Amino acid sequence: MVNYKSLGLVNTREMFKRAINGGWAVPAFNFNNLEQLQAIIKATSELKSPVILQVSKGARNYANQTLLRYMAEGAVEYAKELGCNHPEIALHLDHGDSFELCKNCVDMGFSSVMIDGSSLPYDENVALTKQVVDYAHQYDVTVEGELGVLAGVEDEVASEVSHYTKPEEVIDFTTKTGVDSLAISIGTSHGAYKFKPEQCTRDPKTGRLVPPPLAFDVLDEIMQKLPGFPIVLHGSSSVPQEYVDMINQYGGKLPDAVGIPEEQLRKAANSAVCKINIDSDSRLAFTAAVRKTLAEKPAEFDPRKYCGPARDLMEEMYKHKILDVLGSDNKLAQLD
Ligand SMILES: O=C(CO)COP(=O)(O)O
Ligand SMILES: O=C[C@H](O)COP(=O)(O)O
Ligand SMILES: [Zn+2]
Ligand SMILES: [Zn+2]
Repeated sequence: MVNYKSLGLVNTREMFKRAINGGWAVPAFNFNNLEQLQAIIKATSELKSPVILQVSKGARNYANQTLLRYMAEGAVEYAKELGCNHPEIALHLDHGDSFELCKNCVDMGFSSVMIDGSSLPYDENVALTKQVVDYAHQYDVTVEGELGVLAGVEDEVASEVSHYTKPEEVIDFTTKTGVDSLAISIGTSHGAYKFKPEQCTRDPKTGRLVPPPLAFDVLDEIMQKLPGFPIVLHGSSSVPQEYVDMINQYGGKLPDAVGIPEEQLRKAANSAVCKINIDSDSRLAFTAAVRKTLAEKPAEFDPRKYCGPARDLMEEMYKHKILDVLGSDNKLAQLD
């Protein structure tokens, strides 16, 4: 048993309190490899932002959860080397799907876990989430639960329909389970194709798809029921068109990829939404830079020569999110 506190990591409780009171949101960035982690830590350290490093099921399969945990421990030291003396880095299990997995992550040094029982019948979601909370809280590990189902690819299960979170369930769910934060469904979804073309209109000037707005009325109702309670938004990549264009220009094929407009994410960050999950935008930046470099330098075969530019573009993207969307810059408890 390793407690995250001995690794220099923090749980999400204090950062969420400050984020809600201050009207900003903590970035929750997924990582699967060294370059993503380097870019995340450079961006958050230089801008003095707290950060949640997320490890998904796919990341565990690809990179091994133990290795990712050690990388997160190393990230605390790397942040200090970069001049950030008091980094606030949480290591979070994204979309945990069983008690055993959550327990395993708590036991190996994660500071926060998500138990995603959103696809279960309500009572089973309550029971499973409570079981995880009861275990995790013994070690001061924070727990995120989920109510409502996101459309699109959720946990590798393709679901056609999106079920918005029912505001009438949130008081009962948070009271019975004791969760520290609640992921909700108000129209976001995972991946680079968040909306079908028939759900969108088309901008006559640019020809780009314009997605339907998020259900802010549902968010408002949830906030009225749970004043000051930390709310989480999954599926919050904005799918920057410059990256989609770059990918398409250099041999890729991502027609009509569309995400959540950043002004809507800004509005959410200003409310009780205090954790915003971004993964796909990092994948897009990485792929765009790799495609461009390899197309321009076909003789290049040193991975550092194309992963380096990919890392730089991801860092630029993370900084933009922190500065212009989430407002989490200069929000560490101790800035020196
Ligand atoms: O919600 C996410 C991770 O849990 C990531 O969402 P995106 O696919 O929009 O980046
Ligand atoms: O929840 C979705 C995340 O983007 C992680 O996806 P993944 O399991 O493919 O790593
Ligand atoms: Zn889910
Ligand atoms: Zn998610």
